[in-house]
Amino acid sequence: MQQEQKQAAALKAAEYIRDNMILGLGTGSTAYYLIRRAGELVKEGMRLKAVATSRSSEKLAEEFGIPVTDINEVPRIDLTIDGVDEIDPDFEAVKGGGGALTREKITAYHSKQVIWIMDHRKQVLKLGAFPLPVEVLPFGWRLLSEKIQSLGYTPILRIENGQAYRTDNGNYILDIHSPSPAGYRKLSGLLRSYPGVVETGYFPAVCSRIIVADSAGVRVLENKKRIVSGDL
Ligand SMILES: O=C(CO)[C@H](O)[C@H](O)COP(=O)(O)O
Repeated sequence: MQQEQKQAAALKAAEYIRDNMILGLGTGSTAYYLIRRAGELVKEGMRLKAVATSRSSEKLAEEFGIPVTDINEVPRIDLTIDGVDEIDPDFEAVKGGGGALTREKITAYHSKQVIWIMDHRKQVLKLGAFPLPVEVLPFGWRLLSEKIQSLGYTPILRIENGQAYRTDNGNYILDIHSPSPAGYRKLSGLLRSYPGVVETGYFPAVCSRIIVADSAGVRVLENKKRIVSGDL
């Protein structure tokens, strides 16, 4: 059911893809369906170029026949479609469950339009249940973690296959439990001021719209403040 909803949201988002677009490809299980659909569009004759937010999405895109370009080689990104881990009614989100938060944030920042796709379980009234992922340099990560702990949070080094998880940038992830009473926006700002913090998974409302699927179907919610009219 959850997978069907993820797929439904992704297929709806694919309707916003146009010929000649430079597409930002998100990361994760919901983005998977989008990448697969974009591959079908290429096979049907649509001319697309993609930049990927992770090596895994790049590999998928290549498998599905989408031409992938280095982000430093593109003049612009027209539309990025990506998943989220949690999103509140103001379109503020937590991302990075898949570890791609820094590339996802850079790609979203430079995109003319951003669509976030999800099943309805990702919608929350207040961010905080999903731990905040923070990408940190391996150098000095332990002292940094202790510093964060001294503020009353519980940073956990992400482990994969018994070893510290490495992002595509070669860094570690600290997943920060115990949400800030002041909220993730403030916590993220503080963390980003610490040496060694590369980026946090708190995303301000950079999306143009979100597409949410539940058992009743698919809803498109527009973020009026972000939308640039006439772009799509
Ligand atoms: O931020 C992400 C990866 O870094 C993903 O977009 C997020 O984790 C959602 O993943 P999924 O679609 O598998 O639930």
